[in-house]
Amino acid sequence: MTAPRGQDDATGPDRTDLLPPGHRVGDWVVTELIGAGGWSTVYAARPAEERRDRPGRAPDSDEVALKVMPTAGLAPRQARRIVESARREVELGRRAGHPRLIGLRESFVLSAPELPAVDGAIVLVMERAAGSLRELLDAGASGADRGRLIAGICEGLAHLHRSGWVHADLKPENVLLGRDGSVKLSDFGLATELTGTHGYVPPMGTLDYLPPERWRAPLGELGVQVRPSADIWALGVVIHEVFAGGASPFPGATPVARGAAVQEYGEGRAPLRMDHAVPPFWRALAADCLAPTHAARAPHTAESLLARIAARESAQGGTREDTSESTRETEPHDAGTRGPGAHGAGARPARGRARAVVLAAALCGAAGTTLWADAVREDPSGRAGGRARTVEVFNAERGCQDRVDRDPQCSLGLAIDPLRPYAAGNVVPTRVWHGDVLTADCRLPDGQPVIDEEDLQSTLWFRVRLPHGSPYPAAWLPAVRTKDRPPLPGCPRPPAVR
Ligand SMILES: Nc1ncnc2c1ncn2[C@@H]1O[C@H](COP(=O)(O)OP(=O)(O)OP(=O)(O)O)[C@@H](O)[C@H]1O
Repeated sequence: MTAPRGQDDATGPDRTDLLPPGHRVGDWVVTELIGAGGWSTVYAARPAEERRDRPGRAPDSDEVALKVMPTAGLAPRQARRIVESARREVELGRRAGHPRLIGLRESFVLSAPELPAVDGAIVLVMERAAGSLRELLDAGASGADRGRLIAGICEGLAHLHRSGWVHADLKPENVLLGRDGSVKLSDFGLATELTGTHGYVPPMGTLDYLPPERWRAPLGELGVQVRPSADIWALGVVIHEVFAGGASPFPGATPVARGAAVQEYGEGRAPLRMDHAVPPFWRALAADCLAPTHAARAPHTAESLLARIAARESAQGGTREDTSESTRETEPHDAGTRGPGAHGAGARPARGRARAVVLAAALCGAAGTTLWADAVREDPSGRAGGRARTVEVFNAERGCQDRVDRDPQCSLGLAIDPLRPYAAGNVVPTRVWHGDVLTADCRLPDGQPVIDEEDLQSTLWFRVRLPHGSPYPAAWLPAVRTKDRPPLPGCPRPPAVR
């Protein structure tokens, strides 16, 4: 959750020493402080011994992030705001889990009478990320596969929008990065479910990422109206920042000054100026995201942007991002751009540098586990013609559709051989869950018939890529396990496996 509208980004009171390492919080033990936002402090934690040993539990020896949102000592209105923010996070985590969204494991109210400052705080237990896009940008992000990062953000937004939600606070701080470099959108404290074409959010948001219409939006009883196009605007700012050393496309020394520049542009009194460092393809994409009105932005959905990125990757035959193009071309909408690499008034000071350098290194060689780009680049057969697509896993068991905890009971298997019965001896060790997005590179129409729990039968299979390090480079998803039917080339018939 972020600063009240009309103020600079809030940093909040210093709460960094609230929970020392070793402190027990529910079933978790704090290991270190990760960072603090306006209303919350985030700690790394590991499961307490007895949680690890609990019979029948999924193994969760891995670290989690605890987002602690204290309510003690706040005015009733502020406390209500925290509770509302936590409610939005939990609701979204419960209903719209996805590999491109940070996973929420549980939430509880902390009872800590010995620590009055956090007694009664709301705690969200989340999947722990390795760092954030903000840290990566602060470290320079050179060498990171920036196109893949942006595709990951688009995937997360496309899923949110498809599910009827608006994030409403997209910014590099809220784009987290897994250890494998995968993108995970986070911080759903302002996320809102659409009712019709709009959702409603409290009059808050991070000034640098608010579209022109938000500066004039009336505050109604339910809050301020937002639409998915607000996330697309924020995405445009983020794309610019990713390629322009963290600089905003809007000039100004403070968020308020940059907000004034956004309004000038929105009213047609100033052109859009982009840094020369932004390569032409990404410049065009960012310009569409930054169309000045909702109406002009609306055609540029996250889905359509993702398709443009995929088409470009295909056309390039899966070559790595060519950052050298960044200084070559000038586009009509960038007359008056800043010089190459100039960070301009919109640049931010570097912070969190050491952690970010590690992250950048991880990203350079990283293999995101489910991004489409990997398959385009790595199709071993070369037969996909670079036309990899994603398929979202569908589990017909309703009890599994709302779960985000990756319970083994709700996992689904991928076949080794689509021509053999889909049974225990014919599945790879990698499991998948409802909502996972897999990269598919071809389809086999006449494999082994599979019938799902709702008696749907199909002989169609998709060949999907598996993460690096998996014993099998690819496996097979039966079509009854996805609702997607991407236009893919036919697979060569796999050789019989004995
Ligand atoms: N699940 C997570 N794993 C690792 N780091 C996280 C996680 N969630 C948040 N963080 C980091 O913790 C810090 C604080 O996050 P928090 O969401 O409280 O505030 P913020 O997003 O920085 O600010 P705001 O108050 O504007 O939302 C940030 O640096 C963020 O990148």
